[in-house]
Amino acid sequence: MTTPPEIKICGIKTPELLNATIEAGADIVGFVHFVRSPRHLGLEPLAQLISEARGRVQTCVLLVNPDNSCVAEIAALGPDWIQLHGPETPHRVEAIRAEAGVEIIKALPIAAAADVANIAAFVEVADRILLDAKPPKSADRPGGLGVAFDWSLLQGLDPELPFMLSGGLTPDNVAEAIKTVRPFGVDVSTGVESAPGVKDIKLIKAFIKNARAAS
Ligand SMILES: O=C(O)c1ccccc1N[C@@H]1O[C@H](COP(=O)(O)O)[C@@H](O)[C@H]1O
Repeated sequence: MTTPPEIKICGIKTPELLNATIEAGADIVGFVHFVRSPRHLGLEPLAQLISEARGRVQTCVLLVNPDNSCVAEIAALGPDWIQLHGPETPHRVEAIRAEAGVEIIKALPIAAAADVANIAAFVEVADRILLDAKPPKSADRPGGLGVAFDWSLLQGLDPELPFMLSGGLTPDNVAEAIKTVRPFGVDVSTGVESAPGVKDIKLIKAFIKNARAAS
């Protein structure tokens, strides 16, 4: 038996679903602030959900290449984490961490061995690394697409690196992913939805149960 992976459920949009996801045992709940996403939330609902979650579960706001004013607006809401899911450079990640005073999850797209080599540049500037599938060129957003990548690319990864795995995880494949890749955490969005942006609490419960059983 190994330490169970941290479980992040991303793209929560309503207080009802937030409460049910906390009850189901999620460690981190994610809220998306990116207008091209079907999970996008504006500042007002974000503030309400973060405040309702405070002290009950860790919260994370997902941003894509945010400017300084966006970082300041989000930091003022007091999330535990900001997830950067765009083409932010190591220098920019470091600046956002200093500006926001919030812990940073940096998402990195993986499609080839060179992408795995690129991880090292972010280890010192982010508090957590999240590995996701590289989106196809035609995609209108850099994640939340339900696409998995070839996990065998991670075989050469530093075993001490506490990374999170995402990209195409579902209740059906999360146990296999955990046994194969041994991530510090797992993150899911599309795989616990009945339609884009519509979470299904039964799928969330199944995902958490299967992830816990795999450790
Ligand atoms: O969820 C979104 O809409 C989204 C938008 C822009 C960037 C990232 C997004 N989601 C993140 O993408 C990964 C993989 O998600 P999936 O499970 O494959 O749908 C995950 O980290 C989400 O937080």
